[in-house]
Order: sequence, then structure tokens, then C-alpha cells
Amino acid sequence: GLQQKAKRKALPPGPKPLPVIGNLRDMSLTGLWFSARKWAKQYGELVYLNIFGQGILLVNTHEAAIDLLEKRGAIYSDKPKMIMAGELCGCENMIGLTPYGDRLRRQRKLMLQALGANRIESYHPLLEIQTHSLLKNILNSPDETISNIRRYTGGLTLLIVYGYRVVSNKDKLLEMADECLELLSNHIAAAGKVWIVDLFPPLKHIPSWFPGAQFKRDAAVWKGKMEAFVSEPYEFTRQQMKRGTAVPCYVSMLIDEAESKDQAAINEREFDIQWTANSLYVAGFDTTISSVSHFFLAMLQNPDILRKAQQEIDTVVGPSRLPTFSDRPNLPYVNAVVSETMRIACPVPLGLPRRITEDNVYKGMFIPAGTLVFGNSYNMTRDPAIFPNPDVFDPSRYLEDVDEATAKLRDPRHYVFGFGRRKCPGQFMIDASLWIAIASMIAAFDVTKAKDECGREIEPEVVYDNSVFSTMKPFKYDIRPRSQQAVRIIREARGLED
Ligand code: HEM
Repeated sequence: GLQQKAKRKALPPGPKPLPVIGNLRDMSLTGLWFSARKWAKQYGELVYLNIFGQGILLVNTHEAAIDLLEKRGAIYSDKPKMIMAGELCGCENMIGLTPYGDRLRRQRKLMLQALGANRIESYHPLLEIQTHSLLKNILNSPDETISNIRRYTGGLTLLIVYGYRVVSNKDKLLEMADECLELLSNHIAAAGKVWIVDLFPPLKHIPSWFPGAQFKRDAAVWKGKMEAFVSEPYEFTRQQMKRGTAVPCYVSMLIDEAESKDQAAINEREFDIQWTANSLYVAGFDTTISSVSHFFLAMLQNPDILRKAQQEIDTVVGPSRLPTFSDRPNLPYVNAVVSETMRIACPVPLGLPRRITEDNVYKGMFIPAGTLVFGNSYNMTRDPAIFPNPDVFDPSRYLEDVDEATAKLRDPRHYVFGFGRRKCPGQFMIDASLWIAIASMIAAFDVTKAKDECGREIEPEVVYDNSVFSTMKPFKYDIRPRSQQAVRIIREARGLED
């Protein structure tokens, strides 16, 4: 009866909304995951908010994420229709914003075909070469570590996806990508930011010169930049292929494999290659930067952990060469440092938004169709039942002798890559690229706090600067080769320029 219906309509709990604007004031443009963790503690596994009536659901536990985002994937895998980001800025075809359906399944198949667990080994040589270049760049310009890391990350993707070699921090494609990524995650599709046009779609028809239509003028400029970001690197690979000078990469491999003669199918294939390639860049960049920055931060703050990892490398790899992928099984402590880095960094703390396509009920709580759904990975990686003292960077937590089920539960890879049908397709690639980068930096460098003119240590200042990814403003530290021997093996290693 009526009572039953009222009960069914009970939304999940959450901070009290105000009339009309809802929880607008509870939202923040950066670091929303800190509030989300507090709400999870206060209200439990599901938290519901609204902004101007648009429902937002935070899924705070692993159990609920599996139950909803994975097991009920048929209705939890769609994406919000974003008029500003999608239609007006031309980002609607980025994979992370693509609606669930045939096109997405086709595109995910392409990405997994190229980056699936069984394909990663074929990238090992490229990953080692790119890592050697990173070490050389750090050695040559230790004060530019952040731009070195950006160049490593952007360069790695440009190499693997487009076969394009970046050999300077001021590379044109790298700078173009930088600008677009900043626009994308802090302006166009910033989490916690609502575009008025997304709330009142008819506004998209107002003319650009109209007072208040600044968003339309911005969108027009941004759209042009985004289009160039998608097409220019792709054209580069096409040109190289025509000249016969292309390096084997994601794009050239997929173009080669296309066999259809039917024009519609050729166009569809080209569209899929262009947009998946661009999305690999977009999704892989800030996530890698966040991981590597958190690694540096952890090493500064925990010199004992760095020393212990270095000792393991000295024993297993020895001082006369850099680590390679074949050393990985023999370096349990270094592996634990990499896992702990992924957990602490949690590079996409609230995942990417989903949109539920039908009304749904979970444990008596009502979740209306159209609600935006976020998997709160940040809260899951700080669950004290699984990770005691969750805010402490402690690799030894992975080295305890526990049964297989517990070991699995303690692997941060279960939480940080999202869930179900939209789970990160780059997870195997990043698992390899992050490992080789971290192992090599541990082997070659000491990382310590920077000192001021009076020789006092400078505490790193941690300021999160992004609304979707846990990237930080650059902080100061000191990085130098461990020894003359380390300098020699870095110089001798084969890099991108050799
Ligand atoms: C530590 C690094 C990374 C983390 C933590 C991470 C995490 C995530 C998360 C949480 C999502 C959303 C999943 C969901 O909706 O459930 C995602 C999506 C995605 N990731 Fe990653 N990612 C990382 C690196 C990468 C890399 C290196 C690539 C590319 C080579 C990549 C490509 C993608 C793509 C294309 C999507 C969109 C998938 C879709 O919407 O269907 N990611 N990632």
C-alpha cells in the first residue's frame, strides 16, 4: 500500500540539501573525495546528494560497488549526457563519456585487444627504453623533475599509441596535449562543477553574443582545440605509414588490420581508432602523473622505506645494471612499494561518473533513474578493516603471510581501476609502466627533502589541484644519483634518443 511505496522511495542518506540548489554548497571543485570519505563514515555504504535536483550517488564500499556497478552493470554502465562537455566542446566521443551500447563495446574490444593482460609483454622493451630516457633526463636536469615526469608519461603514450617520439620538454604535441588535458579536467568536465546549460538544456540555443553566453564562446574555442588534439597525432601516424617510416604502435597496428572494403565500415573503423587512441592519452596522463608524484612524496617522507627497497635491488639486481621486467618476481619489497603507491595515490579517487538508466532499489534504498553514480575508490582504499592505519604509507602490509582470499582483498588494484563494464582498460599497461619506472628510480636515485639556504629541510607542500584526478601542485624535493656507478649505468642504458 501507500506505506510500502513511501518506504520504497526512501533515498539513501546524505548531507541535508537546501531548497532548489540542493547540496551545491557541499560540493568542492578540488579534493571532493575528502568530503566523500567523511560522508561515508557518517552515513554508510551509499550516500545521496543532489545539485539543482540532479541526483548524485556515492558508492562507498567494495561490496556495494560489486553489487551495483558490476552485477547490475546492465543499468549502471551508462554515462551522463553532458551538453557542455559533450555537445558544445566536442568531447562526446571520448570513451569515458561514451554512452553504454554497441559502439562502446566495439571500442573497448579494440583497446583490450591492444592492451589486454596477454599483450603487455610485447611493450616491455619500449617501456624499458622510455624509462631509461626518464632516468637520463632526471640526471641531466634534476630541477625539472615534474616536466621530466610529464614528458615521460606523455611521451610514453605518444610512443605506444601513435609511434611518435618526444625528444624535448617543449615538444609541440606534448604541449598541445597538456593544454587540452588542463582544459578538460579543470574546466570542461570538472567534477563538482555544473554547467548551467546542463541543468537547463534549452540554453544551448541562445546565441553566442547574448549576455551570459560566455560558456558558448568558451566552448567554441575549446572545441577547436579538442578536435586538433584528436586529429593531429593521428594524421602524424598516417603520414608516417604512407612514407613507410611508421614505428609499430596502437594506431598503425589497427589501421593495418582493417580489411574491409566497405566505405561505411572503413569510416567507422577510423572513427574508433582516432577516439580510442585519444582517450588512451587522456585517461593515462594524469593518472600516471598522480602515481609517480605520490611515489616521490612517500619516499621523501619515509627514507627507511626507500633504503630498504634499494637494499633489495642491490641484493637481487646488483649494482652494475638497471632492473628489467625479468627481475619483478624476485623483488617482493619493491613490488609492495608499487602496490602501496597505487593505494595511497588512488589516482581517480571517485572514479568516472556513471548514469543509472532505470529506477533501482538496494537494501531498501531507492535510487532513481538518471542519478549520477560514483564508485568511491578513495574510501575503499582507506577501509581500516582491510588496510589498518590506512593513512600510513606502509608496504609491509602486503608482505604478511595471509590466505589467498585476504591477499586478494588487500590488492589495491581491486579498487583503484573502477568496476564492471567500464573498468579501466589501461590497468595492465599502467601496472607494467609504473613498476619499471619506480623500480628503476629506486635503483638509481636518492630522493630527499630539499634544503633552504640555511640548510633546513623544506617540508613538501601537498596541494591537490584537480577535480577528477589526485594530481598535486609541484612540490620541492631533491633527487640525485646514488653513486658514480649509478651515473655510469644510466648513461650506458639505451634510451629513446639512442
Ligand atoms: C594508475 C593509473 C590508472 C588508474 C587508477 C585508472 C583508473 C580508472 C578508473 C577508475 C576508470 C573509470 C572506471 C569505471 O567507470 O569504473 C578508468 C577508465 C578508463 N581508463 Fe584508466 N586508470 C589508470 C590508467 C590508465 C591508463 C594508463 C590508460 C590508457 C593506457 C587508461 C585508460 C582508461 C580508459 C580509456 C577509460 C575509460 C573506460 C570506459 O569508460 O569504458 N587508464 N580508469
